[in-house]
Order: sequence, then C-alpha cells, then structure tokens
Amino acid sequence: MSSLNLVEQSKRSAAFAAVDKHVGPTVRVLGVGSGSTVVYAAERLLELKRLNKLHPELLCVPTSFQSKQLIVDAGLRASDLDDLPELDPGSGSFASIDVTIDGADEVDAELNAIKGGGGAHLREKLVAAASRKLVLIADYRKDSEVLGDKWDKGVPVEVSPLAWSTIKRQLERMVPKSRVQGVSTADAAAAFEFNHPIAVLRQAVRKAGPVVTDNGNFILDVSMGKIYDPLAVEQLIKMVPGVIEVGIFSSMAAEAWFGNEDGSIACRYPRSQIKKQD
Ligand SMILES: O=C(CO)[C@H](O)[C@H](O)COP(=O)(O)O
Repeated sequence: MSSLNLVEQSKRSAAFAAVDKHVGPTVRVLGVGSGSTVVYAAERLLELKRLNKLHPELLCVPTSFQSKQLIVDAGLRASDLDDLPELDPGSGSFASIDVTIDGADEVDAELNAIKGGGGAHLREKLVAAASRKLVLIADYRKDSEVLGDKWDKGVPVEVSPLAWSTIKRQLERMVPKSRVQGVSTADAAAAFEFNHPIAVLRQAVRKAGPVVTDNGNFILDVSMGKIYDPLAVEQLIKMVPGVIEVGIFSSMAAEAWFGNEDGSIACRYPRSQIKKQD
C-alpha cells in the first residue's frame, strides 16, 4: 500500500500513464518538463531504463535546472535544445523533439494551460514549441473548464528585471475588452474577467527579495480572474515591452493526463478536436 497522499498518488498515476503511452523504444528525443508531477515521470523513466524499454540513445531536453537534475539522476543523457537537428527536414515543421511530457497549473477544456507556478515557463514553452507533441500531466485539482476557475495565483509572466515595475503598471492597465475574434462566451467582449488585473512580484522563500528565474529574470503573477480567450490574453501580455514569456500555453498541448480523486486516470484531448471527429 502506497504511503503517498491522494494528490501525490494522482500526480504519480497520471505521470506513469503518460510515460508508458508515449515513451517507448522508438522515442529518440524527449522533452522533460518541470515541477513536482514531473518527478514521478522521471521515476518511471528510470524504471523503464532499468527494464531496457527505452531507446538506447535516448536524449532528454531539460526545461529547467530541476529538470536537468532529474534527467541526470535517472542516468539519462541531457541535451541542449539548440544542439538537436530537425526531425523532419523539409516538412514545414521545425520540431526537434519527439514528445515532451510536462506538468501544468491548470488545463481548460481545449487543453490551453497555465504554467509557470515553478517559474520555468520560458524554457518549458521553448521546448514545447520544438516538440511534435506536448503531453500534460496533472492531478485532479488542475482539471478545469475555463482557465482561472481553479488556479487563483495569477498568470506567471517572466519579465526583465530592468523594468519590472513599469511592466507591472502596464499589465495592470490591460482592459478585458481587447479580445480577438472567434470564441463565444457569456460576455462576448471580454478576454478575461477582472476590470483591473493585479500584478504581484513573486517573492523568494528563504531568501529576501524576488524570485530570480533560471534565466536571471523576475516573475509577475497577474491575477485577472477567468480567462475566456487564452490566445488573446497571451498575445496581449506578450506585446508589453520587457515581457519575456507568458505562462499561458494556448493550443500547444495535444493530450492531458489527470489522476482522479477516486484513483482512476483520465486522458483528455482538446474538446473541439473531439467534436470534429464525431
Ligand atoms: O509550469 C510549471 C513550472 O514552471 C509546472 O509544470 C507547474 O507549475 C506544475 O507544477 P507541479 O507539478 O509541481 O504542480
């Protein structure tokens, strides 16, 4: 009988299921996400390695300092993103990674995600964008209809330390009615819920001052309530000079695995894609 609590058990089952489905002996390049759920993915990778079920020359691309340590501790080879060749030259895709498995802070019905609770979303997005497939793993608390329903710590935004307070003021002046077309919601004009977003400089724990990311930047956590149009919000925030990366991953994930409270595992796909197949 496992001594893990329910949340940890659900993270572990989601991680194991996703690794088992996606990391077989034919996978040559794997993106490894960051956070506490990915620790269980690394545990499973180590087991599969011991069982000789991984590609003998598997290369793992880390998304953070923590992720690199997980790769090294599992006895796997880490590679830099820029050292990898394109997988399908001439195809129009620039992917260099077969599949990336990563955690999330919240995932909506279309598999848009909030990421960056661990402050690693810049590298996570770079690795996800270079992957043929992004697979998310999470516990049941992250499974949402609309972003902002459950995650109440705001959208993580990595910013240049040179101008963080100016960027904070600009983010707080964003207005919800700057949506792009195409998504119908109860309030057809609002990309997000709050009239006035609140941006808070993330503070370090057990060190005075702000969190400094692996890339030497700061993080603003921007509370804006429910996010009805993730792509519009992602684009809006990205337009602010000094913003380095936004922790909204719009339409990047192909699949999300959740460990449920009852011990079962659910695999979800973007809702609109399921409807198209019907
Ligand atoms: O985006 C991330 C780090 O930047 C993490 O994947 C996200 O915060 C989820 O973490 P956890 O698995 O610990 O809940």
